[in-house]
Amino acid sequence: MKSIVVYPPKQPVKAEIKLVASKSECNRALIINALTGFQCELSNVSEARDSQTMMRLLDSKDEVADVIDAGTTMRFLTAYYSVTNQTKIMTGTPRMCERPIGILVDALRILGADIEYQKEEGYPPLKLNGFNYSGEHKLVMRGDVSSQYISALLMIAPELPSGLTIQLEGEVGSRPYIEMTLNQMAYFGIDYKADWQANTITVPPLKYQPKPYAIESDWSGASYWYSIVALSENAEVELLGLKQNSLQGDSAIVKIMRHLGVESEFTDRGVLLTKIPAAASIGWDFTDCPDLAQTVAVCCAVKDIRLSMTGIESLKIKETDRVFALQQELKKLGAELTEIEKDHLYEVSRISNFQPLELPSIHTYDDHRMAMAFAPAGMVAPIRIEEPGVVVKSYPGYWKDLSKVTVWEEKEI
Ligand SMILES: O=C(O)C1=C[C@@H](OP(=O)(O)O)[C@@H](O)[C@H](O)C1
Ligand SMILES: C=C(OP(=O)(O)O)C(=O)O
Repeated sequence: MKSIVVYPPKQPVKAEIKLVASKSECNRALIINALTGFQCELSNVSEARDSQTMMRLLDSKDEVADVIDAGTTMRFLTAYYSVTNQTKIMTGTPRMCERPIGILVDALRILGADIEYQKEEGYPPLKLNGFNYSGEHKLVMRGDVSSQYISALLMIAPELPSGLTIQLEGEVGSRPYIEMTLNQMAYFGIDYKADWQANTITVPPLKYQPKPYAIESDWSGASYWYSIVALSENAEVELLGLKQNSLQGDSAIVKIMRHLGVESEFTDRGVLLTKIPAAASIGWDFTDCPDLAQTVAVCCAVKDIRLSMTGIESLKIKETDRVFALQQELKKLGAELTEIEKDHLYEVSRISNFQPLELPSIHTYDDHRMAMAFAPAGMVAPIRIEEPGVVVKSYPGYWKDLSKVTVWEEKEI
């Protein structure tokens, strides 16, 4: 098995990092572009495999669309291929075929999509047999499982003859991702109405206006750099291509990391990270920013900051069961993730010092965020990351960028 061992830096951490572009913003821009008949000029297109897969599949005439492990690609394309009346088989990795899609399929069927499950009800692989508009223009659906179903439907909504109203039920998770979708739709000329008191969104039937669009750098990718700064003795890092008024909810990392010892100063090129004193404990609700949970959990575990976490239920249906994965791997750093209140409140705390006698070897569970969240612990003591290639899903240049601040070596185990 391949692995990378990360060693603590011998000198102060000082770097300028040109971050990868956001795969979330990019995948939305790619779908909207497709709906304009590919007339937009997109710049800073993401190198993330999830976005490269989206581009490949939008361009492909093959019947089988294999999304690999890209959740947004699976959900957004299922809606796009349906409304554009394409016959496709949607599939992905074994894990993708364990990630639920029933809520989206039910909604698309109500609108007129003919979709069959090829194996298990509610899960990929799917067979899409085309679209025959039912005339329905109002959907009531759960908002507490994955926001990606909602974004997928919103993006195709202007194409429907009567537009679409979506009424969301339950506590809406990952809401900033829904807002990102709506903001990008508005940029391309769609005049929507969102009432967050009533959890109702209405999109009129309209044509997307083709325009140039520049994709912002990835705030989820930025979070690992915040953790690197938080865990280094001496550090100053400038992250290029990030904006203060971002469409990405993971820009919440700015506020979270103030408690963990990192100050952010926005410059005309991005954001400059410097060190400040850290708090002894923090509580955070990750409902709006689930992809930050692993970064913050590992950083707190290593810094011995007691962390209370809520809003992490959706982590169980992502690239892996991230709650289980964190529980297993944090133990190797001498820390614990404990469930205090079932499916609601969790706590990260230390049980022994993080200066391990043996090299901890972190299993990554086919999850890019496990690799990228644990590697910053190497700023304090050497750490081994197994299957480091998983980072390609969202941040292919992660290891190359990391070599700008510290030493790591590849080792076969
Ligand atoms: O819409 C998006 O781009 C995403 C939404 C989130 O998923 P959920 O809505 O399933 O939480 C997030 O975890 C994922 O990485 C990207
Ligand atoms: C959950 C993620 O992605 P997706 O759901 O799009 O596979 C992620 O990138 O952390």
